[in-house]
Amino acid sequence: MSKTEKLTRLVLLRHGKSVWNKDRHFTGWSDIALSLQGEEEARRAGQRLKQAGFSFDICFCSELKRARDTLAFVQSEMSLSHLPAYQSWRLNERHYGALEGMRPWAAIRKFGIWPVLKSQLHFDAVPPLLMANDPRVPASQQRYAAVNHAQLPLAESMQQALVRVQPFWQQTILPEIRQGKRLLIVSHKGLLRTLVMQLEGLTGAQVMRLSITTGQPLCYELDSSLNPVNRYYLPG
Ligand SMILES: O=C(O)[C@@H](CO)OP(=O)(O)O
Repeated sequence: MSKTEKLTRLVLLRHGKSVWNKDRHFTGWSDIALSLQGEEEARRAGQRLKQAGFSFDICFCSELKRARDTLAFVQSEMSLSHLPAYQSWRLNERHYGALEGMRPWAAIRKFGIWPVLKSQLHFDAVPPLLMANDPRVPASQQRYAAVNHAQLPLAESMQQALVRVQPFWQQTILPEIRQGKRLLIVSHKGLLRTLVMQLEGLTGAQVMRLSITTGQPLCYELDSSLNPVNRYYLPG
C-alpha cells in the first residue's frame, strides 16, 4: 500500500441482543425482536460510530427484524435515517433448521449430542432439517415469495450460508466498496463470520472459532484491492 492510498471503511455489525439470544435459543431465520438490552446496544452502537466520526453512504441488513430494527436505531442515532437501507434474505442468519426455537439442552435431548454439537463445531455440518410441512419452512412464507424456492434452505451448514451470501457479496456489496462507498452491514453472528472469512481469507476451522459480539461495530479499513489494512472493534 502506498502512503497516499485512500482506505475505504466498512463496518459490520451484529444486531443488538434479541429476546432469544437472552434466553439462549437457536434463532436462525426465526423472526425474533430485540430485547430491551438489544435496543440499548443498537442505540449505543450508533452513538459510538457517530462519536468516532463514522458516516455511511449505503446500509445493508438482513430481512430479519432484529437486524432491521438495529439498523434503524443506528441510523437514527447517527442522523442518517434518510439513507437507503437495503434488505436481503441473503444476509439472513444461517438457518438452524429443526433446532430453531430450542435451547441447547432441549435440542440435545431431542436430536442427540453429536448432531447438535457437530453443527456448532464443523464448517460443513448441517443441523437437523425442518420437515417440508413445517410452517417455518422459508419457501412456505409469503415474505420469501419472490425468491426461487430451490434456493431457500431447510437448514444450513456454515458452508452453505457462505455459498448463499457469496452472489450478494460479490455482485452487490463489493462493487459499492470498489467505488469508495462507505458501507454499514447489519447482520448476524454466523453470516458475519462468513463475510469476515472472505475479507480475511480464513479457513472453515478458523471461522467456527470466531466470536462476534452483539452491538459491537467491527470496523475494517480496506485498500484499493479490498485487502483489510486495519480491523478493530470500536471501543465502548
Ligand atoms: O441465530 C442464532 O441463534 C444466533 C447465533 O447464530 O444468531 P444471531 O446473530 O442472529 O443472534
